[in-house]
Amino acid sequence: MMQTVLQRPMAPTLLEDVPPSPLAPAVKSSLNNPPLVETTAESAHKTVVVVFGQGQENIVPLVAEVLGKPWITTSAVPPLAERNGSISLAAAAVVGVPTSELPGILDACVDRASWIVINTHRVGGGDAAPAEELTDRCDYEFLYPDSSPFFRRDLTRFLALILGQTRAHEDLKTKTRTNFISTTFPDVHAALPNLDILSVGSDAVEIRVDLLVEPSSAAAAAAAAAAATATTVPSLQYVGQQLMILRQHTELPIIFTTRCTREGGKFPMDDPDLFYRYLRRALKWGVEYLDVELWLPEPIRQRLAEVKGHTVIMSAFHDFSGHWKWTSPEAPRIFAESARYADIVKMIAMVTRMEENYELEYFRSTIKAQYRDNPPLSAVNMGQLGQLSRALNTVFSPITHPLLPMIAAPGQLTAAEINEALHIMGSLPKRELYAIGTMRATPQSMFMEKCFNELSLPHTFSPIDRGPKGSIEAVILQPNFGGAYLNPPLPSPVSSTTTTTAIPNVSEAARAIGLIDTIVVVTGSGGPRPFVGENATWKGIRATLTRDYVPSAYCGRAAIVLASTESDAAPAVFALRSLGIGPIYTVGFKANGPLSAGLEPLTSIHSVKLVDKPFVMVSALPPDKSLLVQPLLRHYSSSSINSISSSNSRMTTGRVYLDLTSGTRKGDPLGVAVSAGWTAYGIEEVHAWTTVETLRLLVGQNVPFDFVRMASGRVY
Ligand SMILES: O=C1C[C@@](O)(C(=O)O)C[C@@H](O)[C@@H]1O
Repeated sequence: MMQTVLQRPMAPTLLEDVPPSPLAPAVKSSLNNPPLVETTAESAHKTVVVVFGQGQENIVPLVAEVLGKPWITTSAVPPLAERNGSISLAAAAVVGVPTSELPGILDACVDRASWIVINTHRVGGGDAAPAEELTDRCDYEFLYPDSSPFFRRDLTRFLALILGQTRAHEDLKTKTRTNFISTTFPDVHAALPNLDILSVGSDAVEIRVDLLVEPSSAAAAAAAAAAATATTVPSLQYVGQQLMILRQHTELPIIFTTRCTREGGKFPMDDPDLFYRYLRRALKWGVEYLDVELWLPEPIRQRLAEVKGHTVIMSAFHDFSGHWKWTSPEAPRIFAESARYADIVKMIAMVTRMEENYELEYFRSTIKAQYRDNPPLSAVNMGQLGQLSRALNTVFSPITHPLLPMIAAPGQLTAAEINEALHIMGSLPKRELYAIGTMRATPQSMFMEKCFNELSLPHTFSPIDRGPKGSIEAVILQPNFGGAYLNPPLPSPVSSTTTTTAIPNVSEAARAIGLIDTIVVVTGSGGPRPFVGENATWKGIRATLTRDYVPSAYCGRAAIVLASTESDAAPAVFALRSLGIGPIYTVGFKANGPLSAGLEPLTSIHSVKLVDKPFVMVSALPPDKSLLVQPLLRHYSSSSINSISSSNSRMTTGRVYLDLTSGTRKGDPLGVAVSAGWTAYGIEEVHAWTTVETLRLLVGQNVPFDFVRMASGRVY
């Protein structure tokens, strides 16, 4: 049967968009309500309803492809049926609905919680702005340009976020320090040429919506500024487009901020509903972080918390008066009130005395003791005398950069200045880091040094050859040893009870993969050898695989991995398993390590023929054998795959090829893959993502992928 009613009780994270009532009752403190984290499996079962405008139906198969799901449009095959008076959708997981049909479908829908309705809209090329009433009835809005090479990745990131499949904040929570760059551009286009360098050392990018100036209203804004009277607010349409452009040019999570006039921004305060409109829309745009000011009426803050989906809410309190005190009874009250609807509490005060930094530190310690970082406090002082607190704060410290048109608040520091201050205070001691191995170590160490310079880190980085047995021990036992990456990697101990003498602790991933490619020195852990053996490569592989497909697209689908040895294949196998891949077929090696269970060797042409439509193929073959993957890539070319299922829904044909071969290859597997319709990635992409992860592990700093690609020049 073609139609099925999808009825599943879902977590009520997505609610009808009704304006908040001033009489809405207060919810229990968020301290008692742990945030709902949807599992990949749960979100994978939702029906994604893609609403499209006239002539824009091509977005439907693209969404389906990114999700790895079958699709259908209501105009192509009517998938709607009356069943006991209710609407049901086709079994396809992605259903395209023209804008004109949406109101009727929503009115008759009985199981709204099992749908995610996205109003998609192409921007530019003369298309009109999306109708606001329509977006109000949808859970999300996705804006995309009529042509851009970055659009697919933005769509993937958007879908992964709204389905709860990206864990940017979960990762950031584990970092010892996090920074975000407060951009102050009137138009984000001006930021694009320098965005890579601007965001070195940042874990997130803040878009100050109140500082955006819409070109059409630039003259009005200038007049208003000159008259120092009214302020102009950029239209939702302009803000949406600015966000779209920014998101397409950075992989970093976005913080969406509408700062009010009293707290150092430009959003007028006479109408709190204006804030609600912009903040609510930002949730629909799938921003990772939303800045919600504490002065906003409680029903607004409460409502935003109720409908936040997978966005993290950062409350904001600023006092510019210079009279507010961290020692006042009001300070803990403000924290408690903020914590009710926020995942991170931000408190910021203008100060004029150095002592106020010590008072803030005392306040921070009392809050930490009482709330145990749930929610965490991000607190700094403004003004020159508050700069010490900007170095001492560890949770989402706002930073600036010399390439920005202005600072976002008085006393802001750059990431480099914060690191210098920490070094002088003794909190960031100099470390001697190494690249140990036989790789082209010199350009790699030049790149690392470039990063250290950019961030004013006091560390040194030296390449050394791996000599005779035991030489690694000799290096890592030096008193100033501060960490290393290893290429080729070191075999890791096979069970949790066995250890190497020099590296007593090994991460679960490194143990399962059987390879240590990074040695991390755990600061503050005490003890004689605070080293942990890590594996960064599998993370680089996973990051590459999830650029154009959401994690759940891999769930349960078949993969083929080719390699000459088990250890060449292991990081890819581990990464694929982390994505819930289905059967993994192997070619060219026999597995007997910790990852071998469930791997199925393909030993003959006949057995290859039995494998049904692999979604992903990985070749980790050595260069002289790289050619061997080509027949398989051709055999499973797009055209060989049937795209119409029995229920009339269509399955997309996209599949992923990852080439992990380093060095001069035989043949052109990547070229063959591309011409056979595979989405193909080479080792360079994996290397760049692995470097991002290595820098995080070794020095705790985030250096964005695009900077690594750009600054590492000929390394990759
Ligand atoms: O909340 C903050 C902190 C800030 O005000 C600062 O003091 O650096 C800068 C703002 O852009 C940001 O939203």
